[in-house]
Amino acid sequence: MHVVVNAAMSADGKLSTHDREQVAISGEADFDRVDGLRADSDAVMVGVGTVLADDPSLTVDDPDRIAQRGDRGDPPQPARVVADSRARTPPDAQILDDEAETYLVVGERAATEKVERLESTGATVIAAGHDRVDLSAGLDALESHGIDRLMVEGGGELIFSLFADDLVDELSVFVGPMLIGGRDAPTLADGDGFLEGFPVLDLRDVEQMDGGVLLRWDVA
Ligand SMILES: NC(=O)C1=CN([C@@H]2O[C@H](COP(=O)(O)OP(=O)(O)OC[C@H]3O[C@@H](n4cnc5c(N)ncnc54)[C@H](OP(=O)(O)O)[C@@H]3O)[C@@H](O)[C@H]2O)C=CC1
Ligand SMILES: Nc1nc(O)c(N)c(N[C@@H]2O[C@H](COP(=O)(O)O)[C@@H](O)[C@H]2O)n1
Repeated sequence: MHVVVNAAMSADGKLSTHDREQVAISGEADFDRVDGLRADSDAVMVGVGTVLADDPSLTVDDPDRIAQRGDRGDPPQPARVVADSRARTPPDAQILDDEAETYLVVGERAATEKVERLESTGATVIAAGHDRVDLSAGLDALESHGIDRLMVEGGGELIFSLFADDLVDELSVFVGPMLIGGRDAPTLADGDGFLEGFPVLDLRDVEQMDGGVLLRWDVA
């Protein structure tokens, strides 16, 4: 499986405010690029923290891109994936609507009644790991469902874990022309942080857009 992480951060490295309020860091051009990245993916993944904070849809907006997916024999929309150890995704979350297929990767200890409630929305629940989602096992299971190209949009906890488990192939970061601040505001890679074995990145491309800069890296 090929894993691409994409996110937008402020010039001071924050993904959102300290109270986890969503911020439009990208401008029109970058949001359009993100729409294209989604359209080129089999699935778009976030952590449950992002679902609870943003209630995203993670769908492709551009009708031409949706049509092109159909021409390729792909479903109109990429699937959505949530890493959600305790099945905390609200049953009325947008990510569970009928726009696209949704996979919830949960821990084996997730409460049965919560799992059944989420399955009743039509979502496919995959158990991987015990208390917390085992991302390597979860991605293997997704691959067996035909997901070969995975885009990950965040947030910082999930992105850190994917790097810690050596599961990321590419990273694109839009650095927007604003400061957000706040020592507790989410950053690109939160989690426990690395003390050694820091992931190394090879810079592939730099592009100015929306008054900021898009950085594209391959993971070495
Ligand atoms: N600017 C941008 O590009 C983006 C910004 N954001 C912002 O980020 C914030 C949310 O980020 P954050 O709070 O970090 O949440 P995440 O979306 O990273 O979700 C984190 C949660 O995912 C669950 N999870 C399950 N398995 C794992 C695992 N193996 N490793 C890590 N997490 C796992 C955990 O909850 P549990 O243990 O219960 O399963 C964890 O608390 C929001 O404010 C949002 O607006 C989000 C995406 C993009
Ligand atoms: N690329 C990008 N730029 C920003 O400025 C952002 N705030 C985000 N946030 C991510 O996009 C998701 C919302 O997507 P929907 O359009 O609602 O589907 C949000 O949940 C973050 O993952 N991304």
